[in-house]
Amino acid sequence: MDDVLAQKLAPLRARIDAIDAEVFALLTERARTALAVGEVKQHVSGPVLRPEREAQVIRRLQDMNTGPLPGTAIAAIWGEIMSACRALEEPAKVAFLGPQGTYTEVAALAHFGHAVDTVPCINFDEVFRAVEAGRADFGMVALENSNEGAVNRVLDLLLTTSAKVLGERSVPVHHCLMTRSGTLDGVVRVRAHPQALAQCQSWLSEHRPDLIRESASSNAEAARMAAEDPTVAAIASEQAAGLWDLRIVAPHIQDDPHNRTRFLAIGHIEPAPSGKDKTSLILAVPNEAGAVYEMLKPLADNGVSMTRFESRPARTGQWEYYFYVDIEGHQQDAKVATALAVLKSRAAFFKVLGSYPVAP
Ligand SMILES: O=C(O)C(=O)C[C@]1(C(=O)O)C=C[C@@H](O)C=C1
Repeated sequence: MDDVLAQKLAPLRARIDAIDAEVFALLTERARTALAVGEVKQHVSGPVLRPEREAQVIRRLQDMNTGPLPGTAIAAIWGEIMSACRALEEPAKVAFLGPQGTYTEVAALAHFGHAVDTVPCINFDEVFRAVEAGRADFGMVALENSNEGAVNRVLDLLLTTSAKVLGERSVPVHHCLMTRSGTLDGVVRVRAHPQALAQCQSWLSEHRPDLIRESASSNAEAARMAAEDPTVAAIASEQAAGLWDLRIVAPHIQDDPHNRTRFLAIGHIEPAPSGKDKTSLILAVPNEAGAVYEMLKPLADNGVSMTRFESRPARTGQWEYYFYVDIEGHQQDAKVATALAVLKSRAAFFKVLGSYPVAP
């Protein structure tokens, strides 16, 4: 490094070292305070994780923020700080669709932070079972993709689960094509989760229509298979390539560059109102003319906005549907509570999946 540069860098780095020492002292003090909160909580009933409080901590700092750090960086940094503090109070286990390297794992760690024990599961059924049976405290499941729509199996599992929705997380999905060698020489098949194959179909049809497309239980599982077999390419995340020592043949091959997946965090806790919440419901109405309109009327009557509406056949063979509805607000908010009471009295089926903070 030339001398002039070194002379300019040295005082700036000394300043960063001094700031880090202050940040470190404050973080240590924060961790001790969180431990004190944990002790208080041991004497009152209730969970250690408080999603509403964590959302409020991040929103307050984002409101104070005038740059240069972007709001997403504030959320990521304080998400990890609170994860580490939470783990001091009580370690938590989080179930997700494994193996390591899936986008569900990415979403789980983004949501709960890295100071958790992870429980990789073979499919989403297992994630729900792990939470229901208490083998995991929380679970992360994929709900919908911006291109492919709902993950139907998860919609079905939500219908019967005893677990509650306690949070949401939207993650950008960048699919990469990968092999052992970093080329497609000798490769005859491409494996991925069916959703990923669908999200990359234009690229595959244009560049390598000859590859046999085969579905895998997850993209990370496809990466594991590609690591074992040089005739197999996988579509998976960059993280999966790193984990299985694969080379990327082509990055970002998804048809839509803005491809995102929304995940739900599940568990047995019910967040209190945070000031900016969402409530997820499942409803069904009798199979009659105007029934859906009548079902939704109490929301409009009470000024409650709907942010998502999805239908799923009830599989009775009679063209009846379950409706998956997200509304703005917490079920304890007065107008939401009034609307839900009317909805409940009119619906043939009514289930509140949970109220939770809108993703920071
Ligand atoms: O405020 C609390 O209840 C805490 O336990 C502290 C804390 C934090 O680190 O700020 C940690 C865990 C909770 O989920 C919420 C916040």
